[in-house]
Amino acid sequence: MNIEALENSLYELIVETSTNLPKDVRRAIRKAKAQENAGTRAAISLATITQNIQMADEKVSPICQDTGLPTFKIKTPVGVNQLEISAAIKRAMVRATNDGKMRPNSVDSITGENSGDNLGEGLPVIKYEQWEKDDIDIRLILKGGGCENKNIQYSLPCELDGLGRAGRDLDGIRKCIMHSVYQAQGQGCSAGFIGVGIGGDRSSGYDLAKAQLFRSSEDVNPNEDLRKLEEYVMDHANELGIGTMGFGGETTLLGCKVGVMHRIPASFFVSVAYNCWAFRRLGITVGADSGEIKEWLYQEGEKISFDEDQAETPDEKPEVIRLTAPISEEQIRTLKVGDVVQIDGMMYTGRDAIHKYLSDNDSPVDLNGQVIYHCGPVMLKDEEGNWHVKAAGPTTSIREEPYQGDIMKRFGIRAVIGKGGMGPKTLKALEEHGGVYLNAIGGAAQYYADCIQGVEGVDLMQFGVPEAMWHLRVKGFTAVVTMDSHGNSLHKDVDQSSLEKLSRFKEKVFS
Ligand SMILES: O=C(O)C[C@H](O)C(=O)O
Ligand code: SF4
Repeated sequence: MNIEALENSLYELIVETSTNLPKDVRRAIRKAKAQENAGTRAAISLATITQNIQMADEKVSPICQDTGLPTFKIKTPVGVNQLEISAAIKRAMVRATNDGKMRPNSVDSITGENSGDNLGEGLPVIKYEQWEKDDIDIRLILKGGGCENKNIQYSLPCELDGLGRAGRDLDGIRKCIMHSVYQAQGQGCSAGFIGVGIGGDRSSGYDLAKAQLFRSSEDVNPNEDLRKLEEYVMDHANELGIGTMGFGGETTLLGCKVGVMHRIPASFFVSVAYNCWAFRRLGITVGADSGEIKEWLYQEGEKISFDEDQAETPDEKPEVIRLTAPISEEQIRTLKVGDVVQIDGMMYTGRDAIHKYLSDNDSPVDLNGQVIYHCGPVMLKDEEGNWHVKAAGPTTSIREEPYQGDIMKRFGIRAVIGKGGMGPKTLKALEEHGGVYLNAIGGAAQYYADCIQGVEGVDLMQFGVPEAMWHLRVKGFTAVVTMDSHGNSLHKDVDQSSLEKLSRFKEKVFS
């Protein structure tokens, strides 16, 4: 086999997967966008998403800064050396990381040290099968952390919020799937795609669920029961009203694929793999001798370019409130849920490691009146040693719930930007201290990178690139107030209303 050609093919697969959303996914997003009424929060968010998809494609830059846990599924003809393929994957991965197409995303689970090149114990995940064909089939999924955290596994029978008893039958499975969409809310960057695995044990069930994400989102399930189930979920999940980013809206789910396997008598698992709208999975067939790409997979049919969408957005833009840090308490208290703000000036990134650090240590910079951005960017250093932002969307904020309120009070922080919202502890602190939570559009990493005019410094680099505190100068960084200093939270409201809607699906549908 021509290993050099194979490495180049793999490099192309990685870069394309990270930067160019597959055609079936684009079509699903286009359809969702057409269903929202112009001017609503959902429509504006979807316009940002489609603009971001277009920007990533044009700049060949990551669609989302979280380039995920890379998982390769490979089928080889009998006799092909799989060790050579794995070694080529690793070399291609290091190259893609050095080129800023992948964020260094592999972290030692015990020490927290980032390997810097996306390699590490067990990573990337590479799974092989043999087949009778002559070519090699290589598929890659880059599944980010926020949506991975919203995966859920049910052990039947069980009791579900809003739906009551889910029994060991098709109707119980239906209830689990509906519940899985509800429990994800906007935190996995809805609207999402779900893969469902029925049966197996805890690990093979999840594997089966994830395998469904490798199906085309437009295929039809050959199993009649599962086809009906998929259609039912697609027809009804959107009635939950969770909408894009959990802001409320018409589209909550973009795809549902269900697979089944046998189980043992005592176990009955329903496993659900949730994937964000930034559904990055592609595939290639490669000549077993040439190592060259023969065909791209998931690329049938029309490729939707979101070019024209960029032109549409200006009219839809609502009135915005401009903010420049340092922000006063008085200014913050005038903001209310639903306001759209645009930030100019400085913001500081801080995610898991920084929040833990700040809860026990002093801040390296004065954060009084400042804005914290829950973000782990993709950064590249040029030859002069200057840093450039390659991708910089928000991360899921709820992980900082134990720390956020205390840190805001202690350092005088007035605003935090993230996605998916925060809980009661933070809401209370916002009210007491005078702070706001601003929701940015998850996954819109190019759109936000474009607002960043410069990197003015960095602290705590020992935590690795995604976890360091980056000092970013921004212009026109847009976000929506979803939690204010008067005790209001859009996230709490959408959670409550979607739970009520979920309970409408309590009655038996499948017998
Ligand atoms: O790690 C990140 O940058 C984001 C993560 O994928 C998330 O959704 O929270
Ligand atoms: S930030 Fe959102 S879009 Fe990006 S990987 Fe996480 S869940 Fe997906």
